[in-house]
Amino acid sequence: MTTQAGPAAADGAAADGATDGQKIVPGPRGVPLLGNLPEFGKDPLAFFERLRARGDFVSWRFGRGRALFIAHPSTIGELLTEVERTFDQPDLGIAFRTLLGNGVVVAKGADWRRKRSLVQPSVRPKQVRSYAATMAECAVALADRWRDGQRVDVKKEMAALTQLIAVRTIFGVDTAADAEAIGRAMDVAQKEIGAEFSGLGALLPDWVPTPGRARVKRATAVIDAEVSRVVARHRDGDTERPDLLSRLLAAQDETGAHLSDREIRDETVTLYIGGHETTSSTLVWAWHLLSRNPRVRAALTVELDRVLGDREPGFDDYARLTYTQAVVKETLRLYPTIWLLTGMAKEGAMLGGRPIAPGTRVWSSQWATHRDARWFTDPEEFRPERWGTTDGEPAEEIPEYAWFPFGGGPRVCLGTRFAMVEAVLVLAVLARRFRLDLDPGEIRPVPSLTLQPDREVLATVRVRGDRAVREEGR
Ligand code: HEM
Repeated sequence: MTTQAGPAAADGAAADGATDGQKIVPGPRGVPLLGNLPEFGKDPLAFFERLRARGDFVSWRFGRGRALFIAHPSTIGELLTEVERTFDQPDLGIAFRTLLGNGVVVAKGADWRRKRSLVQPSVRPKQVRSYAATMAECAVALADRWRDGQRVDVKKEMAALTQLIAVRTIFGVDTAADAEAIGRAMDVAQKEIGAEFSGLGALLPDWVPTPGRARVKRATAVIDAEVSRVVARHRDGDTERPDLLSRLLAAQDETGAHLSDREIRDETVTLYIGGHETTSSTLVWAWHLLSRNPRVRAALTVELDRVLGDREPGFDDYARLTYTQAVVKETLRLYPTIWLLTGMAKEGAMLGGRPIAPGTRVWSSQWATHRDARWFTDPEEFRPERWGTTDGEPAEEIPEYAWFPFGGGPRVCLGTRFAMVEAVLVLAVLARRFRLDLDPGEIRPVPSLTLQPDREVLATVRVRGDRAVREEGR
C-alpha cells in the first residue's frame, strides 16, 4: 500500500457542493499530521461504516494527504471501470512485489494488458470444468477422513484443503511432498505479507530492511526453486496435462511469443496467492454463518440431498446447486474477503460528474457497501434467498456494484469462476455428509490482506442423518 494520497483533490471538490445528488461531505476531523490514520488503523471496518453513515462521498485524511471515500454503487462502478484509464491501482508494497514479481496483479498499462490476455484463457469456464474434478477429489479425500464427533480447527482444515487444490490445479504436482514444499513456502511468504499489510511495515520506504521482509525474500527463493523444478518437468513432459501451468506454457500473444520462464513463475505464484487465502477464508465464514443459522443450513442440505442424493458432486452440478451458490454469494456479501479497493486519480479522472484532482486516493469498501440497508433488506441477516434461489421467490433488486466481492471493470478478478466453483463444490461435498457445529462465542472479522476471523474457529464434526447410524455400525 502506498501512503501518499497526493494533493488535496477533495479540497477543490468540497467547495462546490453536490453533483448528481452526491454531496461531498467532510469526514471526522482527525489529528494533526496523521489525520484519520489512527482511527482507520484501529478498526478500518468500523471507520468505513462511520464514513458511510456521513454520506456517499466523504473526504478524509490518510496521513497528510486527502482521500475520498465513496459508498454509492454507481460511483464504485465508475471507479472500477476507469481503473487503468483515469485511475491507477495503488502500489501494493515491497513484500508483495518480492513475491509476485511483475505478475498480472502488479503489472500496469500495456504490460498488464498483455499478461491478462495470456492468463485469461487458462481460467475460462471451459478450463475451470477440468479443474473441478480435482477440487471435488480433494474435498472428498478430506470428507473421508472426518469422523462423527471429531474436533476440528476449521481455519486450518479449509486452508489445507484450498492449498492442496491450488497446488494441484495450478502446478499439477501429484506427489504430496511437492505439494507440501510449495505450500509451506507460500504460507511463510503470505503470512509476512499479511503482517506487513496490516502493520506499520506498509508505511516504511522500500529500502528499509525488516525481519519480515527478509523472511519474504527467503520464502520467495524457496518458491522460485520449487516452481522452476516443476516448470522444467512440464517442459520435458510430452503429454498435455490438465493444469493451469500447462495452459500458461502453451499461451501465445498476438506476435506468437510465449511467456518467459520468469513470467510463468510470476503468474503461477500470482494465481496461487490470489486464489488460496481468499477462497479458504470464504469457506470458513460460510461454515460460521451456516452454524449460526440452522434454517439456512437445513435449506442447504435439502438442496444437496435433492440434487446429489448419495453421490459426490461434479462440475455439471454447479449450475444445479443454486442455493449453494447463493450461500457463497451471501457469505461474500457479509464477509467479503477482499474488503477494500482503492484507486489513485490520474489526469482527467471524474467521479459522479465531478473532476477528481490527480493524486487523490479514492477508497471503496465492500464491507461498508455490502451492509448498506439501501441496497439489501435487513443487511445484517444471512439470507441466501435474497439472491432468488427458492422456487418462485423473486430475488431482491440489487443494484450493480452494490455487491462487488470480485471487484469489477477491466481488473475484475480473473479467478471469479474458479473461486465460485471451488467454494460451491467444497461446500457441497462436505455439507452433504456433515454438519459443522462451531463452538459458541463471537467471532470478529479482522481486516488484514483478507478478512480473517480474529481467533481459532473450532467445531465438532457431526455426520448427517442416517449416515450417523451407518457410521456407528462400522
Ligand atoms: C473468494 C475468492 C476470491 C475473491 C474474493 C477475489 C477477489 C478479487 C478482487 C476483489 C480482485 C480485484 C482487485 C483489484 O481490483 O485491485 C481480484 C483480482 C484478481 N484475482 Fe481474485 N478473488 C478470489 C479468488 C481468486 C482465484 C481463485 C484466483 C485464481 C485462480 C484469483 C486470481 C485473481 C487475479 C489474477 C487477479 C488480478 C486481476 C488483474 O489485476 O487483472 N482470484 N480478486
